[in-house]
Amino acid sequence: MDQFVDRDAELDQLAECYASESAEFVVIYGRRRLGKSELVRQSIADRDDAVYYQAVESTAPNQREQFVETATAQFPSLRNVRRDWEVLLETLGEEDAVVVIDEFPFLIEEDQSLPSRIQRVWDMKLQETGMTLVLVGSSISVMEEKVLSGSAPLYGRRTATIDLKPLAVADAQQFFPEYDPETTITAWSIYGGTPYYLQTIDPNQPLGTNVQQSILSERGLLYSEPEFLLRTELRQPNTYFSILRALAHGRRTPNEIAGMAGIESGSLSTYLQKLRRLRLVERHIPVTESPTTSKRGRYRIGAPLFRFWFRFVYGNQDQLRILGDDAYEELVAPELADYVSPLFERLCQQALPALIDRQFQDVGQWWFKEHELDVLGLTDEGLVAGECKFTSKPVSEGILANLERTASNVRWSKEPADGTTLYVLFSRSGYTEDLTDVADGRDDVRLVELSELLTTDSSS
Ligand SMILES: Nc1ncnc2c1ncn2[C@@H]1O[C@H](COP(=O)(O)OP(=O)(O)OP(=O)(O)O)[C@@H](O)[C@H]1O
Repeated sequence: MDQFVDRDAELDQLAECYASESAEFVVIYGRRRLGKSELVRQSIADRDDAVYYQAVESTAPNQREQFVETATAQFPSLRNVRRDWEVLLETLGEEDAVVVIDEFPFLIEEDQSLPSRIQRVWDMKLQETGMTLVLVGSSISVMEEKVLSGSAPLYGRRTATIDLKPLAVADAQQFFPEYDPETTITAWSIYGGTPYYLQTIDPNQPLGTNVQQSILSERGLLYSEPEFLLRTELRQPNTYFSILRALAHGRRTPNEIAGMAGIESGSLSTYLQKLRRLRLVERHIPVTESPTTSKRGRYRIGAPLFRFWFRFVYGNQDQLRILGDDAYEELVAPELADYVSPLFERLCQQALPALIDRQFQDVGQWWFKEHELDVLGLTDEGLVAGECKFTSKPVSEGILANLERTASNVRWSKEPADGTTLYVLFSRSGYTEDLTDVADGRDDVRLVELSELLTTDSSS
């Protein structure tokens, strides 16, 4: 790997666990391809008291044998002990070792009793040692059911959890440092913050060439990626495919999604719940409402590459084959601005607290009847209303006037009595001179440049 990007907070957290004198039990999980393995490998790179074992799909005896093989290099004492997880871990506990078991779900698949056996040896022996046990897993469903949930044997033993998230756009851009801000935002809207996807980008090639080669071409590394990942997590993925396709084509409410996916609205929520647990779909509500009581939820695909794939690849494979090397230009380029817009809005929402000097309580979208705000920040000093335009024309005064009108419809129960509303505009293609003049004369209007979105510490 050329360069390990970011993850400073997680590396610090792990270093602290390794240094601690008491026993530490760390669970690392998160969607596939986010860099869990790379993170733990980096975290132990300079240590001589650490074992890193990546489980494979094999029989339980083979898995144990491979573990011993890996670990004896550092800890020869393991060679002569019984091939039994309790005994192996107990021996490593006596050495105060750092033990990382990656792809832990593969071990559970072969031996369902493993979590409760680890729990026993942890309670009886390991918790009194200085060891760190790190369990890493990609299958969110298995990690949640077998390791994290209240009914799992290992529940309550954890001393730290790392729920690894995608890289923020400001970090993701290190994979293509030469791209201008507009291309960077477009690239992030397609690949998201997943290192495995980002590293397919050749920074010396135009974005279109990269997308053509890695996603749209039959031989591309990411051509079948979303389908492959869904098939590994879901037994009957077809209905999920239809739902994701509907979401990728802009359906947001349960009725719209069920309508396009051709399924009954009654059964939709079970599917959506599963997709949310897999971190592929997000539910959001008007930011002024309470997440527990609001009934006005809308859904969207959270992982950009999945959104792109379900919009341009899924069901289009024949057309992509016919278009060949022209697929990006013919199929994607004409729709690109429309595709990027909602993700641009999300970047603007995430960047807002760093751009505006106010105490934020929440930021999101807002809608009521026909009124809609791309960005609404709730702050101790009042509302911050924003409009995002990822269009080829500069934003003009009319857009500001619309924004002011729409914002006047917002009702927020906790709005401070002496609060004032700020208006923020985000534009791909700059601002007209008239608008710039107006903004210069008003301290409640802020025009944001694209590059400002890439330097803030927003998280994806
Ligand atoms: N922070 C990072 N900076 C740069 N490259 C990274 C980073 N994290 C991971 N990578 C690269 O991305 C790829 C995927 O990472 P890794 O295999 O660690 O992911 P994972 O979450 O363990 O994936 P899976 O669950 O699918 O096995 C690897 O090639 C790795 O080198």
